[in-house]
Amino acid sequence: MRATEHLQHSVQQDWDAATDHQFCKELADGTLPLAKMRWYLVQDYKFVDQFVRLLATSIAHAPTLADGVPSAQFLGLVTSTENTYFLRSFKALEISQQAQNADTAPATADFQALMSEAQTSGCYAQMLAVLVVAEWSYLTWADRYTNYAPDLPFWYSEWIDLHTGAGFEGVVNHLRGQLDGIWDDLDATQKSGATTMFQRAVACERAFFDAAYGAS
Ligand SMILES: Cc1ncc(CN)c(N)n1
Repeated sequence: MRATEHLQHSVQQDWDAATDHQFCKELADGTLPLAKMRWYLVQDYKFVDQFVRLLATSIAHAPTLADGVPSAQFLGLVTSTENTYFLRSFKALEISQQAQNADTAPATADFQALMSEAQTSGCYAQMLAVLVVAEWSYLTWADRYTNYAPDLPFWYSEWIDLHTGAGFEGVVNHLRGQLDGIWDDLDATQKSGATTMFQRAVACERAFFDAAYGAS
């Protein structure tokens, strides 16, 4: 069994809760209340800020240029197409600058702290563990909803598009392949550190959707 599959099975309950969340169901069928989506967009943009730093640091730790290039290309996508998705959604949903500057919610702060810990660990495996969870869990939920209605507003439909398709599957396969590929050469302490990061990241994903769905 692949190391990443084994890691996922070790937190199956949290994984299932995070990847089959009511928030995503309602996002995909267009019934998600806008207040919840506004909360999500504002808080997720704060997530993305720290995510970009983590991804960039992981590229600096990739063993070879070939190992880093797919993540570098993904970094380009997050800081262009995904970034403008947020900006267009803020505008379309009339989320003022003041609303965008809302306090960081506890679920967001916890996730930011985890990403910062992975980023500054100096350990490529720990960085990958968090990145794998962030992207693989999103591919898993978004893949359920690719047949959304044609009139679904773009702030819902494009969020699904950004996390599905061959390009995004390639990102997830690359990140998983990086972690699977180095796993056997990690010592017990490194494996334990990466395992803890993976498990905490899945708990953060679940808590983030819970917080977004609880927003009003
Ligand atoms: C909380 C969270 N996790 C993952 C993703 C996918 N990049 C995201 N945008 N936000």
